[in-house]
Amino acid sequence: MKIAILGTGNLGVSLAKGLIFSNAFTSLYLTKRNSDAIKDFEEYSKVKVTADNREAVQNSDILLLSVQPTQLERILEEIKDLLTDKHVIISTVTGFKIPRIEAIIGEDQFIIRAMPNTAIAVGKSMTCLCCNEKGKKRIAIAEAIFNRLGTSIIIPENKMQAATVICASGIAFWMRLIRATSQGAVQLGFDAKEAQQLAVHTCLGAASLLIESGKHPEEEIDRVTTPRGCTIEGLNEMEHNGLSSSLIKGLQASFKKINNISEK
Ligand SMILES: NC(=O)C1=CN([C@@H]2O[C@H](COP(=O)(O)OP(=O)(O)OC[C@H]3O[C@@H](n4cnc5c(N)ncnc54)[C@H](O)[C@@H]3O)[C@@H](O)[C@H]2O)C=CC1
Ligand SMILES: O=C(O)[C@@H]1CCC=N1
Repeated sequence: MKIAILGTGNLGVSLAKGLIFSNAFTSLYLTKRNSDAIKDFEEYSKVKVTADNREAVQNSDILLLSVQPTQLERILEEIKDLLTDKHVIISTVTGFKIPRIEAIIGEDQFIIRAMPNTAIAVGKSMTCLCCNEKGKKRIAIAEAIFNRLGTSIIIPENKMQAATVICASGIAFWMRLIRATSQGAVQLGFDAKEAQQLAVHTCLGAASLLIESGKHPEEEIDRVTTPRGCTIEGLNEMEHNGLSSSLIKGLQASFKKINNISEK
């Protein structure tokens, strides 16, 4: 696969790392206006760094667009005359809906929207995908790319905003929960390094149990909570202080914000 990432910022760099470490391309173009900032990627074979989006498009088949929402229209205008039937356009841009993309480059293009997260750098992204009518013929390519870099599901476009909150912003939310656990562990006597090790591996274990078994979290909680024991004591104290409620309210606030942003 000849892949280009147009707009190699925070997410684009994560995407590039994931693609490089999974050896998932025959050539990889990375573009950025200040391309010197990502020049180090040229140490990897088959990777070309440039500020020239048109050069990247002409030499690639899969175009991953990863710019800010306000920058997408300009970049689409810049490349639209170069688009041919070989190109698959995959946009990670938040809130920029398919009809708006079609209005710029035309309906007769393979257009896919992807909502990955920064864990794509380590091959563990949860990525949600949707596409336009024509894109249905190429969605399997997007699935192949993102399944190699984690897990993907196809969803209707009207759920992309919610997917952004849960999966993309979700990385930040889970980081805070892990940090809070580490802070608690330090207070209980572990040094900072040990505390983080305990927190991340317990988090990984909890997620892995559910992934492997497909069980509901409460079933696994039942296995841990000894009657009158310390686990239920801690859980109930957390709930009295609004753990679940605060998380759900945070997700709702984030969803409200994303809808406000994309209406503008
Ligand atoms: N950061 C994240 O975790 C996630 C971000 N997204 C979405 O992906 C998009 C990118 O996000 P970030 O990487 O965080 O933003 P960013 O601002 O870090 O990266 C955008 C990059 O595009 C470059 N750029 C802008 N105009 C350009 C042009 N005309 N030609 C070439 N490069 C150009 C900028 O220099 C910058 O490096 C956004 O729309 C964001 O909402 C989606 C999922 C997760
Ligand atoms: O915080 C944001 O608005 C963007 C969208 C998802 C991740 N970063």
